[in-house]
Amino acid sequence: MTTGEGARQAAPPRPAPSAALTPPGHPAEEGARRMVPAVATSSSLSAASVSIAPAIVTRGLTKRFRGGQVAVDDLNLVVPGGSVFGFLGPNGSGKTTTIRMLLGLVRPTGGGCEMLGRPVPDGLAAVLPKVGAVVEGPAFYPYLTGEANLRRYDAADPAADPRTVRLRVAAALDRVGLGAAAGKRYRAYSLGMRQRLAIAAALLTPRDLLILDEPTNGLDPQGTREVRSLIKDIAADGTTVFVSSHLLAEVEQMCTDLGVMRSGRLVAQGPLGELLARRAPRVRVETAQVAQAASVLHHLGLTGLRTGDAEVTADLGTVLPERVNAALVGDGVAVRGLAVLRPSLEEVFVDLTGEGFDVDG
Ligand SMILES: Nc1ncnc2c1ncn2[C@@H]1O[C@H](COP(=O)(O)OP(=O)(O)OP(=O)(O)O)[C@@H](O)[C@H]1O
Repeated sequence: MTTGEGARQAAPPRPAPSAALTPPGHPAEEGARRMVPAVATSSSLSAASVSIAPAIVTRGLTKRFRGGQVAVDDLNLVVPGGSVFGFLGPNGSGKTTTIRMLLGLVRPTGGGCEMLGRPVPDGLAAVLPKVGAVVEGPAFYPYLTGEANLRRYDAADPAADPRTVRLRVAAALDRVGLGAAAGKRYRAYSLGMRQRLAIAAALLTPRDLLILDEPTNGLDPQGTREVRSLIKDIAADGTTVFVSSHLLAEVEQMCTDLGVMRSGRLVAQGPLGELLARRAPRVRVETAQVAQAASVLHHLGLTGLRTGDAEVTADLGTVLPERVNAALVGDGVAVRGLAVLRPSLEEVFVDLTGEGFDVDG
């Protein structure tokens, strides 16, 4: 991931917390800076109010890097409050750059954005206390325990009350399911546990919005499941979660809403169900009488017919599956099986972009 210019631009638009975030002398100081710290005590917005207004809005948001590379091109994004919003796109499609602009780490070259109703970057000081973010990998001291690492993060937050640190750290660890591993050294944590600790650091104070950049990148299936289930739990508590990913199947499993990026441009956005409904389902008929079945489907007006050894598939369109079944039986076709095949997000993505998707990363 290219971050050179972002790092150079991190200081000016951000208020103090970015610099105060990383404990002095941290071995991975630069990585740690990318995690937005806990900055203030508590949120003033209730979950109910967040669920009404959009959590993020961008208007014509554009980033052209020096050298002419347009990483984000005229982006108009609306992230509904209360959603788990999947920001989906292949590597290099502009997801991280968008997130960095939202967090004030990179200055847009065009357009603008709002988080929780405040303009960014001008209103960042007011809004950052309500926003937790994990951008790029977690960076912690390997020889310290999970708990001690979180205490260090908390100590770097000038607005955090040191008298309540124990409670807040314990609550954050419990929240991510690391209560029992609080006393374990970070280096003994699995990758999934490390990522959950990073999320705990972002949740040291209550948040209305949590931004996660590729949170399951590099995790094994178990770690991926853990993080996915944690994200769902956090959303169920009323926090809007904005999560970037290049993994279609993952987004499909955990997100309520979706924005699809391709080469810096947004090619589609909306509720997941609506995006999936853009593509008509197909029907699969299992039978030994393939030619006869295909003819029946053709006469019903079904298109996109494909025949196999002992099956026929076709676009169902608006025809009801029970009508297909009745027509087949009426024509004397012995039907072994009939199934409606729902489109996958991958198929929808290919329809939208005309290109394949790097499903496995
Ligand atoms: N600081 C920079 N200077 C120049 N080009 C950059 C910079 N940062 C990102 N880019 C380019 O902008 C494009 C979008 O990158 P970005 O990191 O936002 O994509 P992404 O979707 O997050 O993918 P990845 O997960 O691989 O980072 C890429 O072509 C990348 O090379």
